[in-house]
Amino acid sequence: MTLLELQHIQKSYQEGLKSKVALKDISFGIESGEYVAIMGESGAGKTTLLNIMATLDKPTSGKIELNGTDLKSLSENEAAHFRRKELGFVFQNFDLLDTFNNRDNIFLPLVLSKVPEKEMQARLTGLAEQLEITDLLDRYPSEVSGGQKQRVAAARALITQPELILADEPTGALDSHSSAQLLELFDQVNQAGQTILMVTHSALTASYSKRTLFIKDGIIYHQLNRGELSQKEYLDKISASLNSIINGGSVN
Ligand SMILES: Nc1ncnc2c1ncn2[C@@H]1O[C@H](COP(=O)(O)OP(=O)(O)OP(=O)(O)O)[C@@H](O)[C@H]1O
Repeated sequence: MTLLELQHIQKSYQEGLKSKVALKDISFGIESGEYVAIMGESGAGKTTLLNIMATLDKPTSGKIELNGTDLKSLSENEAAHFRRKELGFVFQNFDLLDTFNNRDNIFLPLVLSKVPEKEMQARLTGLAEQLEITDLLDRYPSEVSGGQKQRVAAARALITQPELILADEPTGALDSHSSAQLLELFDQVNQAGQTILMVTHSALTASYSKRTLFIKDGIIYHQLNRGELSQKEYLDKISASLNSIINGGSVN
C-alpha cells in the first residue's frame, strides 16, 4: 500500500525580487513499511523536502498525499492535528521544552492524545533502556548533552508509535555507540511495521535503510535499493554513488 505519494513537487523561495528554486521536480512514492534514506549535498533541498512531507511547509506546486490525505489542502489546525496523529519527528532542533523534565517531554504527545499514565509508563520503560536515557528522565533538557537530547527527542517521537517517522540527521549529534543504538531501534520499529524516512549526510547511517534516494539539482537524481546486499556492500554502493554525484560523474 502506498503511504506517501509525491508528484512533481516544486518549491521556490522568494529572495527579494528573485525566486530561488530549491526543489525542481520531485516525484516518488513510499510504501507502507519501507525504510528510506534521502541523501544529497548541502543545499540540495533535503530539509525543504522533509518539511513539506512533515506539513511544516507547503510546496509551490505539485501533489503530495499521505494515506490518501492531500497535505496541501490542510489548514494550519488540521496540519497540527495530522502531525500529532500520524507523524513522529526526530528533528535536529530537538524542540524539547525546557520547563518540563525529559520524562514529561517524552510523555507530552501521549498526554495530548489522552493515553492512560500506566500505558505511558509501560511504553517508556523499554524505549528508555534501549536509548540509555533511563537515568536522565528526571533531569531537564538543559541539564543533558546534545546527543542525550537527541535520544530524548527520539524517544518522544517513537513513543506514539506513529505510522510514519520522519528523521532529519537523526545521528547528527550522536557518537558512534549512540548512533548504532538509535539505528538498531529504528530497525526494530521498522521490522514491527513502522515506516521510516530519514535525511542524512552519513553514508553509514543511510546503509541501515532499505532504499536510498539521492537529490541533486532539485530532482531525484539516483536511487539505490539494498535488496539482498549485505550492509557493508550497500554502504560501499552508497559511498560510491555519493562520490560520483558530488564529483559530477555518472552513477549506476
Ligand atoms: N526559508 C528559506 N528562504 C530562502 N531560501 C531557502 C530557505 N530555506 C532553504 N532555502 C534554500 O533552499 C535550498 C535548499 O535548502 P535545504 O535546507 O533544503 O538544503 P539541505 O539539502 O537540507 O541542506 P543541508 O544539508 O545543508 O541541511 C538552499 O539553497 C537554501 O539556501
